[in-house]
Amino acid sequence: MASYFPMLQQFMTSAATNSEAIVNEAIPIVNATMAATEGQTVFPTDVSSFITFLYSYSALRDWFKLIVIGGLFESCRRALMSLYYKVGDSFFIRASFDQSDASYNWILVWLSKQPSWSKTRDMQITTRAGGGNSPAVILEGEEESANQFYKSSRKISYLPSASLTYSLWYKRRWMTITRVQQQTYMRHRLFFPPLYAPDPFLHRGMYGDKENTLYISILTRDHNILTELLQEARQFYMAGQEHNMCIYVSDSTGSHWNHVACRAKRSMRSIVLDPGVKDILLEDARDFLRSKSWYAERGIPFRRGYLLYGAPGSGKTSMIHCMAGELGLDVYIISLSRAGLDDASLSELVNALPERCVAIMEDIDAAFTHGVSRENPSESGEEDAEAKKANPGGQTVAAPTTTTSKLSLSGLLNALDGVGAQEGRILFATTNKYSALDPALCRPGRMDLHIEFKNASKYQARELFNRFYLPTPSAEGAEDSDEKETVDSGYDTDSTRGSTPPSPTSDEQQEKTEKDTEESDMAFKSSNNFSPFKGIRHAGRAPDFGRTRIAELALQFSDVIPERECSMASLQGYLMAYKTRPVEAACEVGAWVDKEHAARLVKEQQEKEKGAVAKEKAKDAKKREKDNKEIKSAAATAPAPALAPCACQKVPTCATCGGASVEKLPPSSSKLGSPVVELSPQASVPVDANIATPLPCLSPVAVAA
Ligand SMILES: Nc1ncnc2c1ncn2[C@@H]1O[C@H](COP(=O)(O)OP(=O)(O)OP(=O)(O)O)[C@@H](O)[C@H]1O
Repeated sequence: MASYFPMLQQFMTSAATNSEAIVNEAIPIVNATMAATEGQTVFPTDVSSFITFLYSYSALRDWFKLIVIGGLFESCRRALMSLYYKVGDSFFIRASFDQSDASYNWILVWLSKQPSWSKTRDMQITTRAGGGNSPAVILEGEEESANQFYKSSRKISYLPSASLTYSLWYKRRWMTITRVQQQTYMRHRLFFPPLYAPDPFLHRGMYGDKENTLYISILTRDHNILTELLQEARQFYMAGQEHNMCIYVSDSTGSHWNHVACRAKRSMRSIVLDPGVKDILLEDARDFLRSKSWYAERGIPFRRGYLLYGAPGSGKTSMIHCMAGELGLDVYIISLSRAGLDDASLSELVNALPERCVAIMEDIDAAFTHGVSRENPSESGEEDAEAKKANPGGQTVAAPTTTTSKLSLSGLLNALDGVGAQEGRILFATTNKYSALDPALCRPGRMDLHIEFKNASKYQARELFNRFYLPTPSAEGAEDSDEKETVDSGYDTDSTRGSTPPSPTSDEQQEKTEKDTEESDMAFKSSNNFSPFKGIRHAGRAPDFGRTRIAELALQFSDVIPERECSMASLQGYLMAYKTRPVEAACEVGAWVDKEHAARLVKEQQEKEKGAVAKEKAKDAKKREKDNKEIKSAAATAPAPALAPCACQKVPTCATCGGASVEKLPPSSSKLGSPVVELSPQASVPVDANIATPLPCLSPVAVAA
């Protein structure tokens, strides 16, 4: 403040010289309050004189009045507005719904059911419903039309326009809905670690995402109205989701869950396991969900973990999805191999799980072989070779190789059962390498139930066939008489859709199928972008067999399948190649099994050879390492190298270095305890003239004299 005074003083001085009137007016006042020197305007030194000095300017006086009066008016306006809002607010109930919360979707679905919504004239159209970050109100009939036609799989849906306020009536109360879209500002985890940034919106990614929030205001003072609205919205939503389950994955920052899709629930019947396995899993999970108070009474954390391990393609993932559907829970997929996932973000992810859900960690062993270790991630790479542990079954743990993940095993264990771990969650972990898992991860409390999934048994093969070629009721009665086949493939083509198909005999049907296949092959090849491909085309039609016929074929099929040799996925793949030809599927499976067997033998042989080569290499490396170690330790403990004496005890000039001396060493200086001679090339020894040819240097070995 003090620094402004000289400037003001200067300004005043110049003002005084420029305007005599002002000076004349000012001087008496200034004279009255301060000491003035002649010919020089003196600036007021105290506040009251300064104000008086300013007030002496008429323009300043007017400005001052304006400021005071304007300020007074603005303050009154603000006070009145705030009073108005306060009074208005007291008649309203307001609620907000963040997009990241499930209730946001409830309100959107509820909104779609309101008659007034269908009359709205300002809306945003989106085709991202059910996926991405933008759930929207799917139009009536869109669901069905998207299922019926192949051409467009994107459903059109409406969203309330951003920043527009919609008004409608709910239970004779006037209410408004506004959707506000905001750009979340970048706050990087590096600068604002979660500890210091409790607000979930603070670390959403480098550049920030668009966040939607719905604001609802209801003209009522009755809170029950809002509760009723929420319950109704949830009911609408649940009713729509009865046959679906939602899938969530972590977002790019790895600390929040994003809704990615809603999938139709898969029927438990479609999974074929050995008798009893499905029941064990399902009953256990149901029992767990019913036992919250039981856990609370005993102080046991209300969590359950299942470890599904075994052969690839044996149905582990499918089983988890079926169970989630059966239990009516949403699925949260935790990808441990996702780049950048570290202990802190995994912990945040697990803490952000809802109370009842199914969390999946697929291929949990992959996380280990890619570097999850108990050690600090930065150090573990160096200790890979030594990092071998034994599991309860006595098997050796695969040592972590490289450290690409920032996740440590202790971080994973803490996330699973740390203080913040969500209550009521069911965790499923899958692995193909059970023995590679750390015992700490598999212990009860983390993985309570371990279930092995094996390759297909004959029973599974038969059941798979039965489920693959579903019998048609119309053929049930007819099959006993003449086994007529009607058309039903489940994959009907465009040309036949909507028309009632004829019922040709088996031969006719076969011919037709082949013809169809040929025609579609030709059409496909004649198209410009034809390229040879591997795979199974969806075309053709299946004969309509009754239950008995299918069962016969299934038996024939399963008889040929060797016990526990083929995976269920490979059997399903085989049947897909014969999806419209069950008879051929049953007849030709023998050839397929032989082929698979031969391929497996070749693969095993190759793997064996690869393994043998790797083993040989490892053995060589080990031997080399051992030799090096021995040489090093011998060099460390051995005395100075001794040389074998020359037979004549006269060492001539070396042929290579040109000079040498022979010293008799005392016996104690020899490692072998024997007298040795040592060559010291630096010392010069007179050359014996009698020796005509110089000898080469002696080799540095200690020898017995
Ligand atoms: N027991 C089974 N019953 C019915 N279908 C099965 C079964 N096992 C596998 N399949 C089919 O095989 C395919 C692959 O199955 P899935 O992904 O569940 O196997 P997985 O054990 O999880 O394999 P991976 O270990 O390689 O992840 C799915 O399409 C599924 O329908």
